[in-house]
Amino acid sequence: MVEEIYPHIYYQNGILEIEGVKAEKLAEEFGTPLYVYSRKALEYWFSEFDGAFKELPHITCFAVKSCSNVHVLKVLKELGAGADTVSVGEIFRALNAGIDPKKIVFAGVGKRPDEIEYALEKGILMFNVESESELYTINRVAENLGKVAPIAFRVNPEVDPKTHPYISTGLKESKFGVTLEEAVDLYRKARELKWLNPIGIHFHIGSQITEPSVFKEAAVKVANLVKELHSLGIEIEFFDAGGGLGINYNPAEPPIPATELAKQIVPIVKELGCKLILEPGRRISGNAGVLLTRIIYKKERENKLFYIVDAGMNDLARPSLYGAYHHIIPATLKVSPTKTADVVGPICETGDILAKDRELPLLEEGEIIAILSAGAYGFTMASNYNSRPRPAEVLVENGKPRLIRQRETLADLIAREF
Ligand SMILES: Cc1ncc(COP(=O)(O)O)c(C=O)c1O
Ligand SMILES: N[C@@H](CCCC[NH3+])C(=O)O
Repeated sequence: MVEEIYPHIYYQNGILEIEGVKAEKLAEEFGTPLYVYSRKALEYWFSEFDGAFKELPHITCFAVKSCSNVHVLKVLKELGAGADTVSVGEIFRALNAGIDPKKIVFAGVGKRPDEIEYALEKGILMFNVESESELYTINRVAENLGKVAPIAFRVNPEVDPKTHPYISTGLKESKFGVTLEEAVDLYRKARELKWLNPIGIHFHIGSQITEPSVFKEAAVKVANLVKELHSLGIEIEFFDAGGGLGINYNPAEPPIPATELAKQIVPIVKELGCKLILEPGRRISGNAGVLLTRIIYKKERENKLFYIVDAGMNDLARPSLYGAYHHIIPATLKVSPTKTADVVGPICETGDILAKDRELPLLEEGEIIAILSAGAYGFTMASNYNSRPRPAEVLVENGKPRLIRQRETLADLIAREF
């Protein structure tokens, strides 16, 4: 009997499998903590998203920050993805995966001149410019290279994305982008600069958005600006609508279909006659990955049960950083009473909590559990805090697991301390 948790992640007769491979077997073979991704799940989520926009010329630029392993990027590249990047490191990864530079966009509030130079030399599609100072820096670097830089401004449409404050980016008080009021003047200035070519417009209002109407609210404001720019003879070819579509962190709740997002944006962009760029991260990789961890100890106190596992906040930062919910399930399903427990890591921080006051089946020391929805902002936010080597990453392809990043070793920890 198969019980689906997320596409390609399911129980088969009570045993958790990821695309045909048992979670227990993966933990045994590669050790824990272990990040595991399913190729078919990546394909599923990419197609679900990309397919929703098929009526418009568009590029789905995967947000590399959400899951940057080069083998994951290669899978997405094969499906036609471009890349949304925020550093020279991410551009390097995307190029390494074979992604066409003409499908790479480069955002970020603090692009250094050397990063701008690298991106220009590689011939990326466009720079999403976040300030006037940056505009002049790009112009200067472009002049030195003798190569015109294609740019878009990241505008801040001041729409509340109704998500966690730490991942809201489109409000006036946030550091990102330029205001709608500043934008026209900035586009005029960009047009006058010899080494810049303003070809696009960009916005991104936040992440893990579950209210699709906010995308429309933002898109309408930005489209009005595009119309004004067109009337001034500034031709905007690319309308970059950012990322942000949320996922269902609780598998019992259905995800918002990507078509709901498309409904909000497509008619607006169609009317403008622009090409659409999208920058989904979490939506593609989030539910295509899990973090497997082993229960090291059980600790029971009066009215309190702790499962101490071998993954900590250094391996998965989201719960302690944002108080984020990640569903947790055992690798082997059993009929047992449930009990409220905290799942905690081994880090010397009170906040090293993966799940708080969670109703879980009674689990035993040595058991493997899966922390779900860990494919986005999981490994990419992992650190070596407490001198813990970072986990390995495995990609399962049609029943075959492939190690795509070796577990770090103790030697790796001090390798650069010479
Ligand atoms: C500019 C930009 N684009 C795309 C993304 C990807 O967002 P998400 O993973 O929510 O789709 C982010 C992160 O929030 C971002 O800052
Ligand atoms: N790191 C955040 C998302 C940040 C998006 C970056 N703009 C998360 O884990 O939810």
